[in-house]
Amino acid sequence: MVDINKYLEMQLELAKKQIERKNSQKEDVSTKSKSAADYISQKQAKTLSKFPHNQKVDVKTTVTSGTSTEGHLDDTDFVPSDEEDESIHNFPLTACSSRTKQNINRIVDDGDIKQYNLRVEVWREGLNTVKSGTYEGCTLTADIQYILDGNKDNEEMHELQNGLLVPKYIWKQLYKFQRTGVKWLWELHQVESGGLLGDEMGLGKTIQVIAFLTALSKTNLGSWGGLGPSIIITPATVIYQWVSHFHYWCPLLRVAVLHHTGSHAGNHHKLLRDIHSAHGILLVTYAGIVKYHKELNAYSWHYLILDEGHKIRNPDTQVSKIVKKIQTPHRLLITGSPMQNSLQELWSLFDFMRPGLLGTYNAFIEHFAVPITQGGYANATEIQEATAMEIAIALKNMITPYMLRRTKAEVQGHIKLPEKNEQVLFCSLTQEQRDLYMGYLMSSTVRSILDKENKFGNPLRARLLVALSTLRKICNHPDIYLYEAQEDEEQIDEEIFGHWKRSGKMTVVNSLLKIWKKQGHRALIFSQSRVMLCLLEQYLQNQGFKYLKMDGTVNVGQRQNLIKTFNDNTDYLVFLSTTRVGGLGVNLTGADRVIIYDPDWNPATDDQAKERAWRIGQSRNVTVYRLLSAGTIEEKIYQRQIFKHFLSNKIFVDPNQKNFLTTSTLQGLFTLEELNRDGDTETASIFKHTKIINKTNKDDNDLDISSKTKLEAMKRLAKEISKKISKESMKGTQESDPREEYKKKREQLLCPPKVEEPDINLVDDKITNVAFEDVLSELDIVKMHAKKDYEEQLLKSVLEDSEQDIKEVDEEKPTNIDNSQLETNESTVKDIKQRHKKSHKIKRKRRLSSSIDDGLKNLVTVKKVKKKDYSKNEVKKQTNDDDYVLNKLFAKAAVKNALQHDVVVGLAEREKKHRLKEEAAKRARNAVRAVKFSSK
Ligand SMILES: Nc1ncnc2c1ncn2[C@@H]1O[C@H](COP(=O)(O)OP(=O)(O)OP(=O)(O)O)[C@@H](O)[C@H]1O
Repeated sequence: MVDINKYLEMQLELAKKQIERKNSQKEDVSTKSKSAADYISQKQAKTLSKFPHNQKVDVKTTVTSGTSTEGHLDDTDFVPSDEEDESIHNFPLTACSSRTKQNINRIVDDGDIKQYNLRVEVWREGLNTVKSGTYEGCTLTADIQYILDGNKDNEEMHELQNGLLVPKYIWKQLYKFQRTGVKWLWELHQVESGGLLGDEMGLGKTIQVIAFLTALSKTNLGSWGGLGPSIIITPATVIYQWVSHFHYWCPLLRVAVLHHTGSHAGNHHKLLRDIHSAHGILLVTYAGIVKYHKELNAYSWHYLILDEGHKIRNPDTQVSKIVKKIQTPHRLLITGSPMQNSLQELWSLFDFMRPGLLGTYNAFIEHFAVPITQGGYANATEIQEATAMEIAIALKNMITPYMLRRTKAEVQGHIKLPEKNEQVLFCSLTQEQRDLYMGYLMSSTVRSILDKENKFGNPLRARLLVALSTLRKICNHPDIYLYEAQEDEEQIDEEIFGHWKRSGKMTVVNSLLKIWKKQGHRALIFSQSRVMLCLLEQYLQNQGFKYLKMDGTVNVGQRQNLIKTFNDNTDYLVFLSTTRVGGLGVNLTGADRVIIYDPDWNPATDDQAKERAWRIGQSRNVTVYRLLSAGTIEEKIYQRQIFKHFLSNKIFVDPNQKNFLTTSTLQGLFTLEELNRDGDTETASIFKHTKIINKTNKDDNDLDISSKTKLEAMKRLAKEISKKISKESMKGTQESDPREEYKKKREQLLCPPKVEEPDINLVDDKITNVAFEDVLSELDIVKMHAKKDYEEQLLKSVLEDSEQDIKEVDEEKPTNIDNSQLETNESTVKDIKQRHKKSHKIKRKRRLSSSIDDGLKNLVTVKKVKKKDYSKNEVKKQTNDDDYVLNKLFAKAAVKNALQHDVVVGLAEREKKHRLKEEAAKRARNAVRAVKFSSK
């Protein structure tokens, strides 16, 4: 018989101790945090106030040094890179100044005619020797490989309907779906229509386009007699990747790079003339097209192709306007992420390749974007939902003829990619990070944003973006933030500066890399920020891990070599890169593990990055970890990513798709709430219905159903008990209810004492390199475009919402204990006691959980973590690598929750359907065959 009274006493003691410990930790924020927040806020206010009304500001110089420059391009072009959000000038780490140097031959383009002639000569010689059977090693091209594979004639052609001749040495190499892609491009060509090749990342869009252009160059028809001079605009990082692909698949074609790293020796006028008359291909970066558009417009071009064409998703940017003016009858857009943030982007892409198809911008926003987005929220009315679905279907039908998109799941039968496992890890902040985060939430910058009387105008945008960017710095590492608060003459302790133990996410990275090294995996680590990359680099150096690093400071001509070195040389454990430089278009299949260190507002940026490893050419299973600091702005960013995913799936995949997120508010961005009362992070609790891989659930799977039910009942009971205990123990201790505390802080944020406002009159949504629109919810975005006074209304509703929130918190009352439940669960109480005993040691090592409820919850779950005692040899037998990693992370309490990303964004279900469909189709074919055979 279990002695309930004794048990309660024991719990009461435990809870009291916990409360005492919590109280000793909870003195609001530390003086260090307060003064850092004050100093940084003052600095930010000063910097913001320097800029006159309507001036565009470059983030690199604005946020850190305060000097103004002209607005910048969203491109990865010249050195230093202009795509990242911080300057690393003077950052006190040797790693920041080091560059990864490689002594590998650079890829040379055909800008210099002598180079071109030489290359062609070498190729011809190679081809002749291979044909004569005396091959002794030469530069391999696709046609030479074809002969080496036992074929006789590299001039053989495969003819498509209406006469397009595709060299057989290419045609045979293409997967079936890629052949369909070439045929589709040919159809568009014949009707002189533009199109969007939108296959998922890594499915060989480059090869399909090259195959088609090669075929045109071999087919003597049309006004250009085959392929005329053409322009391909690409991100800087992949420009030489295009060169090497062209040289491999179509050696005779002249392909030149219009960039200062190109071989044309500086005279771009001559280069344009030469390439135009040679009917060659001109590769230009997005920055280059802005720079040279006048010269380029002096000629007419056969094809204009935008690689990673989503770069023109904002119709108002200079680059979008410029590319739409270039004279050409054929426009192609290549991108694996056709829609990233909102529906207006789709309009901009179609405005380039099929002008007029989606009407005027305003009509599109009003009649398509608003209703589809509005009907997508979980709290939409039935009629809004139904309207959204019908309009989404109509839109899908309108764009389908001009857009070809295949997913990996759809073509898996052809390409046989290995498995991919993608998880979102919610990492704990360190105590120092939590303190700084809270301190900055109380700062004058944040208070001025949330101040009710503030006008929701453009100056607020700037402050908002700066504040969000500051919070993200704290999430990455405290020193990125604290360094800004440092006086110039202050000494920096290099021993502890940037130390991995001071950042929750770096602690997770440390665990991951150590395990992966033992397991023989190699990793890509992407971060938005160059400063963060420096800290990671310093960490890798200290640990003696071999790595390569690619950010915007690496010369464009060197990037391809760096990538090749990593892919070829397994000594390198890590490839470090900024998400925007290394995350787009490149092939990094040498790695089979990916860490996305910090989330981007734009989900496509992270998706692009992770696809560098999981693509054609990958032979090992790939695991991707997206790291998020639990309860912080990073979780909110992830939630917005999910909504954006949902929106694009609704158009491209399934108009019926349902969303789980409701409209969100600005207010919600400025909170810190690591675990809710169920011990879940906010996102984990929203997606509870999906598979959450946390310690509780994982181990639940091992239990039979009846013990699961008991466990659930037990948890409920434990919670009730803990509430009672906490109520009792709080008698006499003031100020210890965490919810009260939170409410107070929130009120303080909402109704702050009046602060002296600096005279800010800045209009800038580029101040942190984040478009203001990315920060708002999607409904906000479309409405903002539709309504003039929308921003002001938004602020109003935000403030009303938050007042409502406070009321709701007030109304929640703890429920009473049900005595009958206590009795029926006596046996499980015994269970808990035992678990508690065993878990005692481990619990001490863990961080204190944030509430008494959580503390009790741990009693239920800790033992189960211990149950999995991994000895080195058992690991391989018992669990696969990923399970092992995850259990380690949970055991160290570095990770609070983990979600399966594919399940959250609804992709897993889609994949399952495809697999089922494929299997069903196979069975049907077999059935037909069997019936036919039987009649014979
Ligand atoms: N038919 C093929 N035969 C051999 N290799 C292929 C084939 N198709 C694609 N690949 C390889 O697959 C990889 C991915 O191709 P590619 O870079 O063209 O993909 P993508 O769709 O353009 O990707 P992203 O959207 O990321 O730029 C490349 O290494 C490419 O060489």
